[in-house]
Amino acid sequence: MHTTRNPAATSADDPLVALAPAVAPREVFRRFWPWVRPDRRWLLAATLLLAAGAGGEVVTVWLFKDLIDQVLVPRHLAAFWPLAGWMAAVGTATGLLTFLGDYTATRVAERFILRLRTACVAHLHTLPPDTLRTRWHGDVLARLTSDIERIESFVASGVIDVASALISLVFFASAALVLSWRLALAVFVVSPVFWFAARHFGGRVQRLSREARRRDGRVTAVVEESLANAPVTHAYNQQRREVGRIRREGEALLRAELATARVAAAYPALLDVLEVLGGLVVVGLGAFELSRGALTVGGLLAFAAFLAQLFGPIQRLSGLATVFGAASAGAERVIDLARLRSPVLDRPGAVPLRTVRGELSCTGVRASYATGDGAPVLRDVTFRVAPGEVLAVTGPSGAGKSTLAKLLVRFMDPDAGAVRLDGVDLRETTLASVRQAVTLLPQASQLFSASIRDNIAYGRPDATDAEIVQAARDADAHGFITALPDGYESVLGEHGLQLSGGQNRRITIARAFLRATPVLVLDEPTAGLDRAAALRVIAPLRRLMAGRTTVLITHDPQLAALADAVLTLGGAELRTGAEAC
Ligand SMILES: Nc1ncnc2c1ncn2[C@@H]1O[C@H](COP(=O)(O)OP(=O)(O)OP(=O)(O)O)[C@@H](O)[C@H]1O
Repeated sequence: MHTTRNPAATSADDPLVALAPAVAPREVFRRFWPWVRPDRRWLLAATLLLAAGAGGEVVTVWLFKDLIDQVLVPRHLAAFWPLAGWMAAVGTATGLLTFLGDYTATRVAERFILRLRTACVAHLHTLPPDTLRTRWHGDVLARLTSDIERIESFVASGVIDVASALISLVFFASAALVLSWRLALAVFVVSPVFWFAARHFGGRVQRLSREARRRDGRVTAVVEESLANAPVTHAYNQQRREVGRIRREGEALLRAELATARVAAAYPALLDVLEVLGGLVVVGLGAFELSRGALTVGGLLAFAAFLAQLFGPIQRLSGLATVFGAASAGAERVIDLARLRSPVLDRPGAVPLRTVRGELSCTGVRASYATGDGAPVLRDVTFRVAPGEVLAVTGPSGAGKSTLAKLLVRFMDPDAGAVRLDGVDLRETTLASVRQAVTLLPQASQLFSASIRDNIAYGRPDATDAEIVQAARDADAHGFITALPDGYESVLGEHGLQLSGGQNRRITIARAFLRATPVLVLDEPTAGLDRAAALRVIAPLRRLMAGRTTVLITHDPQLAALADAVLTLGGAELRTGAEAC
């Protein structure tokens, strides 16, 4: 079921896409370094290759100096050829080293993103499905995409950039010192200006980026929700309002991004100005050195070239301060996701359920939601279903029927009382074994963009074709599946392939048949179907329930009539049937 939120709730203060708590850059690095560690050798290789490339550039400039002093100034053409040969060879090697360095750095970066994103998704799948309902899915997606990419620019590419820029700095600065130590010292004296500027700009970018990251999450969230709710939007003629909503969120993001860009882009611009001023100082001082004979023309030009090269790593290093700022804002949001802990976990020493007969019971069960008002949704629910019997659960909307279903598959635990399978408290056994024994058929027919075959085999990917076809026959789905041009290989959603609500439901019933678990929890299996479609699923459901302990949540009197007992939730609980007590 997709929840539709009140559009008015998308105000700037919406807590669903709140600012994540601030995390210090060092902490961000400490947290995410483990995802780089498997590639640390490649990271070192990338750094060394890039540094070697920088070394190649130093040699090229030095050869350029010799070209001026030995060929151009004395007009001595014979000296050109050996120098040209060296320059071509060094230039090619430098190009190759830089290419390999860049490629290796990208490989490290992409593998980091892959690892971290996979780990984050794995973590999200340790959380019960309800946990993420308190967050906008779009915002979670933004954290898994753009925020992770920003972390990457911090802990993987950032490390390579810092290391290779530092090595390049040493190379270019040493070369400048060798050429003219007086000139070099004059330049170095002004370099702390860059560091102060970098610190100042980096801090401001971090603050602004935090807001931009939050806004980015909101835009993704609103777009995701808007597309998911398109049928309502179109049916109620609210397209313009949706476009307006996305536009408003987009404009807020635009303002936040521009505010960040104003600061982040002002820094390189300032560096450019400093570079020009520095260049003028060098030419002025250089002319003086030249007139004293302490420097050749080639030396002066090479010095200027080294200085220009020096600005590259300095710019990269100080630009990193702004990258770090943006990255740590993204990292905060990913750490925030990682902090979510499942309230339903295997206890230490939990023993898996062995062969399950299917005796299901609830004793004095009370349940509530931490995110709600804290009032119990279920109070003192008690029943027992004997193996192979069917308990129908009815009650008004909001009575807690789906909550009971969640307790039976352990998507949540009761606050008091116990849910037992074959007399074993579900909290004492493993989650995997509970789900191995109990099949939940949720209210909405959730299908994947995969072939019908794979959808049926979702709970048992090792099933044979014969088993899949048998499950589809049992679910009365074989007929319509084979009538499709690609039969079982038809991919849902591809070429617009859409099944009817009833057909979808029969595919999910086939999926449940294939799992063949001793216990079934069916949450309103005919909900949302018209009378004719509902009637078509009753026969397959009867076959599915035969011999299996079943909790059948339903409003449908025809389905409820199939039950051995009925439990009514909500208000004064009416209990009938021998087993419900
Ligand atoms: N994830 C949740 N967080 C907080 N409250 C919840 C959550 N899920 C359900 N509730 C609340 O618990 C109560 C029972 O909900 P539940 O979905 O179990 O009812 P239901 O009987 O299945 O209703 P329906 O017949 O309409 O599906 C409702 O008041 C609902 O608002």
